[in-house]
Amino acid sequence: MIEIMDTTLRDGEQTSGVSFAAHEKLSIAQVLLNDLGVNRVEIASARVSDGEFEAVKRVAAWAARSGNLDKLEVLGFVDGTVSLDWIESAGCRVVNLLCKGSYKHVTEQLRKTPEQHVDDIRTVVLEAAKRKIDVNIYLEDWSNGIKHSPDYVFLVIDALKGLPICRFMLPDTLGVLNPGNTYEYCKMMVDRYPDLRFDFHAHNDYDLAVANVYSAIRAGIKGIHTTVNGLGERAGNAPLSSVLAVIKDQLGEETNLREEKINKASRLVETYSGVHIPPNKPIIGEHVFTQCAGVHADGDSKNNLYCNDLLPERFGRVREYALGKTSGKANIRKNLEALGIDMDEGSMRKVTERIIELGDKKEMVTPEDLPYIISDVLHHDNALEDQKIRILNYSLSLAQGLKPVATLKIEINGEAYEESASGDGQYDAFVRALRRIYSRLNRPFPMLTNYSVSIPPGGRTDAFVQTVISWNYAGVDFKTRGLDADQTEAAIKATLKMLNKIED
Ligand SMILES: CC(=O)SCCNC(=O)CCNC(=O)[C@H](O)C(C)(C)COP(=O)(O)OP(=O)(O)OC[C@H]1O[C@@H](n2cnc3c(N)ncnc32)[C@H](O)[C@@H]1OP(=O)(O)O
Ligand SMILES: CC(C)C(=O)C(=O)O
Repeated sequence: MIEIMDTTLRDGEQTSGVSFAAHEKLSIAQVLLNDLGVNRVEIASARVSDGEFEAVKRVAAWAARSGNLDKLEVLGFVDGTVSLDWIESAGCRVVNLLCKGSYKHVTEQLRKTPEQHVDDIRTVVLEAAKRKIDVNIYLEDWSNGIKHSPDYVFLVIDALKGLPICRFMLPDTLGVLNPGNTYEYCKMMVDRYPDLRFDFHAHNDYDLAVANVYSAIRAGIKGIHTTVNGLGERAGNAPLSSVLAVIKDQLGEETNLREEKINKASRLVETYSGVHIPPNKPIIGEHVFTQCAGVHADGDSKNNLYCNDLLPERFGRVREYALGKTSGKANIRKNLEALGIDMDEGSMRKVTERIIELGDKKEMVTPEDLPYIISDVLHHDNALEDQKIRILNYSLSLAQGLKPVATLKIEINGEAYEESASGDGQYDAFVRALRRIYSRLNRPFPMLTNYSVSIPPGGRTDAFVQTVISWNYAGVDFKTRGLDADQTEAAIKATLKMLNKIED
């Protein structure tokens, strides 16, 4: 069994520009421990700030109520009782003590001898024991230490191993290791100290964090540090999503993790951190379960020839089939199946040709566009006639120094409704007016989760603007797209598609 310690709330917060509010720390800790089944979480560094102290207190109060207190860890410094006081008064019971794992760091940063440093650590460990605070030891810069000053690393561990210490944690602080020497150095530690528990803490400077985790486990390490979405100092830490898949699929080892919950956790951290997940990030990226090539989509219908073990359902995701230049009939068929539309071969060919044409013009086509493309290509407008929601009229005002106002008249199942609202922008005013109509009718309205605008390069102000809006409705995520020379009108077109989609 491999134990996972997630440090999104400590090392993850050392990502440039990231700072979690107290309620955000609390809900991330809850998702990690309750939903995902992470074994332990590191929630802060001691001494950071008053705000951090309040956040740790809040998380600790929840953990005490829910029986999770032993799973909360706080990084502390070798500073006598200062960090211990901070951690204890915040209500926590585990310190991850930041000790120096290389001769260079102890002599140049702390300006101490190894013996002085060991004495200082011993004082903190014994004091923690008196206060019933559990201690894990971080050997900061261990990867350089074991390479350039192994005698120092062994001196520290030999001096400390008899003390009440739960784990020794081996950080590749500067992300300098590769899978070959990670294996070598981790094996050296495990062979020399078979009775000690070691964690490995990777950094991703060479994009090798996950590969190094793989090697560390092969060398016999039983505890791994991760962060959600790979947040962390500089290039980040090993992403929890990839680590969980590699441990299970590539190493055949067990963890306590519930992989179907990873997507929810990743989205939550994406929102709170403001750091977008790259669309091609394994497991959690937006596009990693989308087949683009026609040949791949075709192979999926023939005994899943283009699927590997990373099936989207495992991670709370679904397989999608992109519509664009590289699509074939199979992509269209898969999307039509999902929409419940039946179509003969000839029509299918025409629709495929149109989608390829749009792809050539760099236009993105979403599944929600399909009914519109079909009606356009096949010269009938059933899709438009079938619309249950229509926008009859709208006006948008924009005046310097005044809030934009929208007045809107829409038809829902043949009945007309009108509302006005002001907002922070024209589209905001439009959506507010729309929401008023929906709340008057007690109709639920989706949550807008993302909004992106793109224009073709070339600097023309009359170019078509493509607005893609992401929505969440009844737990389901989907996107709609609008194209217009006017940005607000493009967004309104995308919104109308959403209104009709949720009627289906
Ligand atoms: C690899 C990592 O990710 S380590 C991450 C550790 N976490 C953090 O640094 C974030 C939280 N840190 C902080 O809020 C601040 O740095 C504080 C409160 C700890 C200290 O702040 P300041 O007093 O302003 O000191 P500053 O940050 O400039 O320098 C750090 C001091 O800590 C000392 N220090 C470094 N490592 C340790 C350690 N493990 N234990 C004790 N002291 C240490 C340094 O030698 C330096 O002391 P000096 O000023 O006498 O030379
Ligand atoms: C806290 C420390 C040990 C750390 O994050 C690192 O070294 O990478």
